[in-house]
Amino acid sequence: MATVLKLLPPWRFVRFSRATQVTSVLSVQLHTTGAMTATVEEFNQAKVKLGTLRSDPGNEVKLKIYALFKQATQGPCNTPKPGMLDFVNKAKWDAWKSLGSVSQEEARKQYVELISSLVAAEAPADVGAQPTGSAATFQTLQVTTEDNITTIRLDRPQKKNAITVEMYNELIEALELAGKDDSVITVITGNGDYYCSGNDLNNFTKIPEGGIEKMAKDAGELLRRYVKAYIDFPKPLIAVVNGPAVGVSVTLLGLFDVVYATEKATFHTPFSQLGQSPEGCSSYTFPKMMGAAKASEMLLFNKKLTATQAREQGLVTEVFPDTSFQSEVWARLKAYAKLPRNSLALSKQLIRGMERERLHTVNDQEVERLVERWLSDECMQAIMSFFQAKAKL
Ligand SMILES: CCC/C=C/C(=O)SCCNC(=O)CCNC(=O)[C@H](O)C(C)(C)COP(=O)([O-])OP(=O)([O-])OC[C@H]1O[C@@H](n2cnc3c(N)ncnc32)[C@H](O)[C@@H]1OP(=O)([O-])[O-]
Repeated sequence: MATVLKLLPPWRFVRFSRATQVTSVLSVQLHTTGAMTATVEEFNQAKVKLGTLRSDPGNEVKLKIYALFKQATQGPCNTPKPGMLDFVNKAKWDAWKSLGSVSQEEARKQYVELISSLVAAEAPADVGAQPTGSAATFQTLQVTTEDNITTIRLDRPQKKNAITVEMYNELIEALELAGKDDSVITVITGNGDYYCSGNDLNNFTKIPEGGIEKMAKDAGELLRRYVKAYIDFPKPLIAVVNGPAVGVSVTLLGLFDVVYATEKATFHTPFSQLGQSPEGCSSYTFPKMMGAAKASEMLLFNKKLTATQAREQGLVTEVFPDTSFQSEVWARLKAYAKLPRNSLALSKQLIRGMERERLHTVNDQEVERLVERWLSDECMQAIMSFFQAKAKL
C-alpha cells in the first residue's frame, strides 16, 4: 500500500505513515499468552504484509487497522480527545477509543486476522483470476471463474459426487486458489442430480501398508485439513445445493455464508448408522443454529431433512422451486458478485472471525473422535453392510 493513501475529504488528511507505525512498535514489548492469541512474530509479519497491499482498503478499514495497532502496542486509549476541528486526529482517536478495554493480546490477534484477510482477498501479482476452463487441472472437479464468481463443481455425477481422497485434496487446493484469486465470491455446487453423497465409502477399503491404523490416521489428517480450508476461507462462500446432500457435505454447510437449495434437495447425516460421529464442526454449528434437540435428531438419529425443514432449522438460507432454481440463484449471485470485494471479505471476517479459534478446536476434537470410530467394529460392520447390500443388487 502506498504510504500516502488516497482519501476523500475530510478524511484526505488521514495518512498512516509507515514511519509512525514502525516507531510505535519498536517502543513496545509484546508477549505471547497462548494459542488463542497471535504471537509477536505473527504480529510483526502482519505489519510487513500490510506494506505489501496493492490496493487501498478504504478509510474505515485503515482506521480499524490504526486502532488495533495502537491498542495492541499501547493498550486502551487514554490520551486527551483532539479538538472538533482536528478531523484526522479525532477520527483516529475515536477509532482507538471505540476499542474500549479490549486487551492488547486480543487487539494483536484481531490486527493479525484483519491484515491476513486483506492479503487473502487481494490476488497475488502472479496468480490472478483463474480463467474459465481451468477445470483441466482437476480430475474430480470443474472450476471456473466468471462474472467475479469462482465456481467449484463436484464432478463425479455417476457416483453421486461421493468424495474420494483425490477429491478431498483437489477441493482443498481449489479453495486455496479461490481464496486468492480475483473473484468476489466462491460457490460450491454439484454436477448431476446429487449435490454430494458424502465421503466415498471406498476410501475405507484401500488399506495401506501400515494397516488400518495408518489408514484412519491419514484419513483423519486429510479431514482436518479439508475442514480447515472451510473455516479459514477468506471470502463469502456460497453453497448451491442442486440435489440431495449426505454426510460431510451437509455438516460443512454450517461453515458456508449462504446456502441456497432446490426444493428437491434433502439433508442427511447418517453417522450413527455408519458407526461414526459428526464432523465438519457440526457438533458445534448445528446445536448453535437449530438448538440441541433438533441437532440431535439429525446427528444422532439420522433424521433426513427436506429442503424446507432445513431452511426452518437455519441450515439453508432459501429454498427455490426446482424449475427456476438455477436461473434464480445465479442471477442473484451475479448481482452479489458486483459488490466491493474487500468490503465483503472484511465483513465476512467480522462475522466469522470471533469463532475461528473455537471452530479449529472443534475440528480437532471431531477428527480425534472419528479416527477412533473408524477403527471400531461398529464402523467396519456398517461399511461392510453397504458393500454387501450393493453386491446383492
Ligand atoms: C471422512 C469424513 C467423514 C465423512 C462422513 C460421511 O460423509 S458419512 C456419509 C457417507 N455416505 C453414505 O453413506 C451414502 C452412501 N450412498 C448411498 O446411500 C446411496 O448411494 C445414495 C442414497 C447416495 C444414492 O442412492 P441411489 O440409489 O440413488 O444411487 P446408487 O446407490 O446406485 O449410487 C450410484 C453409484 O454411486 C455410488 N455411491 C453413491 N454414494 C457413494 C458413497 N458415499 N460412497 C461410495 N459410492 C457411492 C453407488 O455405490 C453407485 O455406484 P455403482 O453401483 O454405480 O458402481
